[in-house]
Formats: sequence, structure tokens, C-alpha cells
Amino acid sequence: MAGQKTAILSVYDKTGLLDLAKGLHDQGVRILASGGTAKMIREANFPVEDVSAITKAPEMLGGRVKTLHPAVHGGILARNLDSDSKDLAENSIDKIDFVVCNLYPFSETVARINVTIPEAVEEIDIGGVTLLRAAAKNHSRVTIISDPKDYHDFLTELEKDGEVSEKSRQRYALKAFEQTAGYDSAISDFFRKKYAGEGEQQLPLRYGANPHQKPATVFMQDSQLPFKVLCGAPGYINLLDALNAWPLVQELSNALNYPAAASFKHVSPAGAAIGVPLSDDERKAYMVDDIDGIESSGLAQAYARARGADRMSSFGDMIALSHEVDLTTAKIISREVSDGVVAPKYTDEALEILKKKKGGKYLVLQMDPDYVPPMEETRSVFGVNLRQHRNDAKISPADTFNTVITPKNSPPLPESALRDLAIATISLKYTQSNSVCYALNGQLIGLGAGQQSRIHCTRLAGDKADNWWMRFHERTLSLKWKKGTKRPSKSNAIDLLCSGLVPESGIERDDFESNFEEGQVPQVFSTEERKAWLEKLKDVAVSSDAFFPFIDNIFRTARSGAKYIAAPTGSQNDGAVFDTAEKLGITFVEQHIRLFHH
Ligand SMILES: NC(=O)c1ncn([C@@H]2O[C@H](COP(=O)(O)O)[C@@H](O)[C@H]2O)c1NC=O
Repeated sequence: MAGQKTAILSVYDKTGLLDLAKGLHDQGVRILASGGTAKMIREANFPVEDVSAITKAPEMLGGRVKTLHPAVHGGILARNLDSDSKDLAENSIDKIDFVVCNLYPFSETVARINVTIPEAVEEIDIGGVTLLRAAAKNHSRVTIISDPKDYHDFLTELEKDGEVSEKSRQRYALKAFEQTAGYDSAISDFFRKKYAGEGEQQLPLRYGANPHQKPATVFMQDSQLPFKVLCGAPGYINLLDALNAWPLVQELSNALNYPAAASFKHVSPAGAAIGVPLSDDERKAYMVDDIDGIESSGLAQAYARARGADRMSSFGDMIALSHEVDLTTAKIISREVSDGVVAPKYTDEALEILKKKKGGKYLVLQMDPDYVPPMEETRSVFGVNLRQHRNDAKISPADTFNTVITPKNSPPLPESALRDLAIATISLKYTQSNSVCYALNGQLIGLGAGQQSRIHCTRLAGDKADNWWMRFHERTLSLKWKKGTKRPSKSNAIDLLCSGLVPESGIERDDFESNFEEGQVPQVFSTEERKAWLEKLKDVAVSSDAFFPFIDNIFRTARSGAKYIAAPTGSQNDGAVFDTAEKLGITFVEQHIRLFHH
């Protein structure tokens, strides 16, 4: 019939099929359908032709080939071009105007327990995906309906206007493209689990963020994982830590030309540092004074500093190291409570030590140092996808801290200040926001992460910096431990002493005292002693991941020896913030890039 439109129907889910067939018939549309679809329409007494009426070929191979034929796809893909019309005419093919198709239930099938590969294979829809993609490709002329929920609106529009608008065709085409994309990704997910070597492109994880969150997995879509597991079995949070800690040390090392280390907990650094040589007091405070050869290993000194920044928070850390792990560094790690380490390389002897840790369960990851992540990063939260350009802002001591706001006519910042500002700022780039970081001597000394208010970050980081500094007080350095006191207990007792929280009496006091030799329990610090010692903390560099909204932050940093502050500007209170810094003798540098991280 001249001018008659043609629809091809091939649906697994036959919901609403008869209403659709009736509606199409009422509009004078010629209906072609594949086997089961045609059968159902025919049994309801609506006119329908088998696809074989145009293909002149039977369905074959048990349904593997039904609609895969030039008579179908020529009819769908032909444009309104003379050359296409000529091709169709020469091959006696009619144009198809509407395609209605939904696919074999692959996801539902593979979700069944114990599904076999042959069962899954038979559920891979070929002809349907081809129908969807061909019709969606040619949506400038063809309408593709892939969702039974759209039958009603489609028919209503057809009845009203006698055709489907361009806008509707675009919307339906997009839906079809999304469906084929989702379908293909379900298929590749299934076969990745079956065929990709474990640890190559994918890796099952013990569980997700919590033990009841199973299953959990890590995978790459079209390439190998950028790390190898040399020992242990990573958990979900281990990998979140490792994949934040690794770029942090890589950036630190590249920016400052030193080996770098980070000690991560819950996706924020507890410590980060470069391998600046350690003083005798630092070796004592960081509990590495008995490590032979530490002075000749930059990496070991970097980790001693990173771990030493906040020993309590580093308990059970995920470590990142920028360079090949040597014996000295492995020795330091081997006696700390730690969950795992990521590094580009390990010497044989270092690896041997690490593999023995935690009864052979210590996580050792080898990172590909040449791995470059894609510029776009996507995550899904509550079923909703979020995509952004990666934070590829480059922070360097030479270029990032040149806009000195106060004092006016400031001389150039000393190299040590530029180094420490860079360490603090690069650390913030990989710290959960809000965040403020204090740094000195090539290492982070106090970090306030994940607070909703900036002053709470500034206080938390400042209190940690104070605590760190109290650990260098002579009394702390010369504590007399009871024989057998374990390193974590020492760190806890030191933390209590240094933060001024030792109670006067009671079982907590008894517990504190139990760490020391008889008659050697340290005096707590008096208010005057604390004040006098903290006044000696100087030249501290402070960085903030966003502007300071109030001057209280500046007051707080000054109490912990701040001499340099780098922060973005843009607050209504900028003027007051700068003035306060100037009054307190602090050099305030504008750092132009906001560094929120989540
Ligand atoms: N092989 C083919 O040519 C083919 N053409 C369409 N299908 C699918 O067959 C199903 C409909 O089959 P039936 O009409 O026989 O119930 C639809 O899910 C459709 O996506 C096919 N099946 C698999 O690829």
C-alpha cells in the first residue's frame, strides 16, 4: 500500500504488546514481527506478518538468527537519499519506519546462582541489539521504541500527528543507546569475572567499606589494573587509601625532588613527608634511633617522618612510598602496626621482610609508576553517577606561592618555607575536606581533615602540631619505659602526656603509669611548661584547602608557630584575614586553586 508505514516488532518482554499492535493497526501501520512476538499478536487476531515475509529466510540456529538480514537492516538504515532509495529498489527492500525491540534478559540470567557460561552465552542478544543500534543510529528518520513504558506516548503521538516528532525520536534513540551500553557492560562484567586473570584486569575484594557489604570488586574497564598485589588481599578502604596516597607521594617527590612517603588512614594522610635528613631528636621522637643505615636512605627518612607526624593516627596505616623500597625502610615498616604498602618497586630483601609481616597477610602493592589516569573521573553515589575533570592542578614550590599579600614588599620566601608550603598544599589535595595542614622540616606536622567548619580544621591541625612539638620536649624524649611496653602503647601514652590529658587519678591514670618503670612515671606538663615549650615552635607553614572565612583561624595558627600561610582568597573577610596575619608577623601567600577533595 503506497505511503503505508512499516513497523518491525521483536520483543522478549511482551508487556503491552497487544495494545501496541492494536494501536499500530488502527493507524494503518504494516506490522512485521519475529517468531514469538508474531505468534502472540496473531493469536490475538491482529494482522501481522513474519519477518520471513521480507527476508525470505527462515529463523534459524535455534533463534540465533531471526532478524539479522539486509531486508531488515537495509530497511532500517536507509536514509532519505536518492542513492539509498536506489539501493533499496534494486534489492526490493522497503523502508522500515518504526522498530520496537527489547532484549533477552542477560542480567537477570547471570544473577542466578550457578549459572553456566553456555546458559549466559545463549542470553546474549545479537539481533535485538542490532535492531536497537541500527534504528537509533538512523533516528533522523526511524523511531526506536525500546521500553514498553513508552508505548502509550508513542501511540498517542502517532494518533494525534500521524508521525513521531524529531524531538521524540531523539529521546527514544538516546534511551536505546543507553540500553545497549548497559547491556554490553553487563556482558563484559560477567566475562571479566570469568576470563580476566585475577589481579590483572579485576580483583575480588574481601568486602566493601564494611564486612556486610559483599560482594566487592576492583576492576578496569578496558585495561590492566595499574597495580599488582605482591602479598595479601586488599580491602576496599585499603585501595581507596592506596589510590589517594600513591599520587600524593608521586607529586611530592616530583615537585621537591626527594623520595616521599605518606601514611594514610581513612582516605586522608595521617602523615606525609620527603626524605629530609633526620636530627638525633627526630630519630628518637619517631622511634627509629635504633635503625641502622637510616641516614643513608632518603626513603626510610621520609617514612620515619610521615609515620612520626602523628603516630597514633598512623596505627594500622596504608603506606605509600615514591621510590623502590629498600631494606631499611622495610625494617621500619616491619615493626609498626600497618595494613599495607604501595610502592613502584621493592628490593628482594625488602620484599622478603614485608611478606613475613602479619603472618604473611601484609598487603604489598606494586604500582605502575607510568600509569596516567584518565582526565575524567566518574563515581556513583546512591545509584546516581557523578563525573568531573580530575583535579590535575599542579602545585610547585617555584610557581604556586609567588603572590605574597602581606607583608607588603616581602622578600622572596626562603626555600624551606616554599618546600613546607608545597608539602602542606599537595597533602591537602588528597585530604578529605575541609582541611588545613601545618608543615615543618619537610613534613606534615598537623592535619585537620574532614571537618565541616574551617576553624575546627585549623584547631585540630594546630592541636596535632602542638602535640607533635611536645614530643620533642626533653621530658618526652627521655621517658623510661617499663620493659616489654609495646610501641603502640608507648605512642598512646606519649599522646596522652603531650596533649595534657593525663588524669590525676583513677584507672585511666593507673593504666598510664603502668607503661613506665617503677618511680619513673613522668611529671605531667604544667601550663607554664607547655606555654614556654610551645613558644619555641617557629617557622611553621600552614596551608588551607579553601579561604579562611574568619580571623579566628589566623589567631589559631599563630599559637602554633605559623610564619607562612598559603590559602585561596575570596572571603568577604579577606581584608581582615590579611591584616591579622600582618599584625602577627605571618607572611600570607595567595594560593590560587581551591583544593576540596571528596
Ligand atoms: N538473532 C536475531 O536475529 C534476533 N533478532 C531479534 N532477537 C531478539 O529476539 C527477541 C524476540 O524473539 P521472539 O519474537 O521470538 O519472542 C527479542 O528480545 C529480540 O531482541 C534476536 N535474538 C538474538 O539475537
